[in-house]
Amino acid sequence: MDITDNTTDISTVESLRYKFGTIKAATNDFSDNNKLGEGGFGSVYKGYLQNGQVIAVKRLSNDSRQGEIEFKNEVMLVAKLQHRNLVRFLGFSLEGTERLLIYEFILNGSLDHYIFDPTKSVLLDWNTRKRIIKGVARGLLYLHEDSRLRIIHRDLKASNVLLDEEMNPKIADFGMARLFKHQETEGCTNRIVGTYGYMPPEYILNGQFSVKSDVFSFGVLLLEIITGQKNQYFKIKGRSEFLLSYAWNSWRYETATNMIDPVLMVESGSLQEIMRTIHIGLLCTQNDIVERPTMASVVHMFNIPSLTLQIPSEPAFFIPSSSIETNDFVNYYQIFSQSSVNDVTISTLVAR
Ligand SMILES: Nc1ncnc2c1ncn2[C@@H]1O[C@H](COP(=O)(O)OP(=O)(O)OP(=O)(O)O)[C@@H](O)[C@H]1O
Repeated sequence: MDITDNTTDISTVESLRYKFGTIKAATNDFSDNNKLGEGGFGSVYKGYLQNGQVIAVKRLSNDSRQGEIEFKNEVMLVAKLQHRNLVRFLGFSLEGTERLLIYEFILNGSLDHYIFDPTKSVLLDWNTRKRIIKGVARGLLYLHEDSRLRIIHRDLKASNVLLDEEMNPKIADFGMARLFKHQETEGCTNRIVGTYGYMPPEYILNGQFSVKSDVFSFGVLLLEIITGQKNQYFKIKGRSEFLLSYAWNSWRYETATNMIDPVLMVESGSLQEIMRTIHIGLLCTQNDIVERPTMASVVHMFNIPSLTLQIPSEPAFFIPSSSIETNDFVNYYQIFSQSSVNDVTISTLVAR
């Protein structure tokens, strides 16, 4: 579907247009002091509008491989989506080669800055992490089923979950989302967009994506939030492990309590919730797409703690310990050690 055909949408989008000069002034000419960070498509700046509103501006780099259509997709999609667990899109600027996306400023930045940081992770106790997990699940469910459009995020990860002043989560970065009408839930692409470690095998190998790709990424995120470990090769007790293999082995051998981030200092009552969350994470990361639950089921599982959960089957990328340090392991390691790809062709990936 070519969304630019819709004239109503175009006028909606035009009403969100900001002058480049306004944003330039708001960000102090994109000064380094205002820079919040840098992603795959360019830098993000904090800005202050004249009406006092604080904004975050994504300035797409000139050499960004994101084309005009992708830029417009982001504008169109984000403008239509409103949910308390999504970052609010305020507008855009498109002048010459300059492309800017303007969002509400989210005070506490991204989740990865907390869960993977030994000092800051203590700020997220179990109740806060639980609230973040449930909020992300609701935001994703909205994208998949509740909004008028069916959106597959395709790049859900800890750095795309922002935290507001009360540590409520807001999903960011819809630039790579694809627009689907209801019923058209699956697609195939020859371009990979996303971040290794969060992408399911069917997407990496065949370019096949669906709402279940986001479910996979959500499962990885759950396990990261509980362990405080990134889904990549890491050393634990002198052994090389990947998060999914580690989680699966721990689950099978009933040692899953060992994988809980020590800073969570499990209080009585919460251990059961944490174990259930690991269980849900394993269901979401199953190799078999059909076996992975929908986000509606996941939200249901969180809302009804008495609901019996299915036994998970082996996760994708499960690496038996015999493969560790062998060629298989090296190949997986090469894939996972790339943090963000944003836009590579499958042929590039296979060639690696
Ligand atoms: N609306 C916002 N409010 C506050 N901080 C933000 C906002 N949007 C982005 N940031 C910050 O800017 C930084 C860069 O964001 P960006 O989305 O470009 O990068 P990323 O998610 O790390 O990478 P990628 O492009 O691969 O998604 C992040 O660290 C994030 O904390």
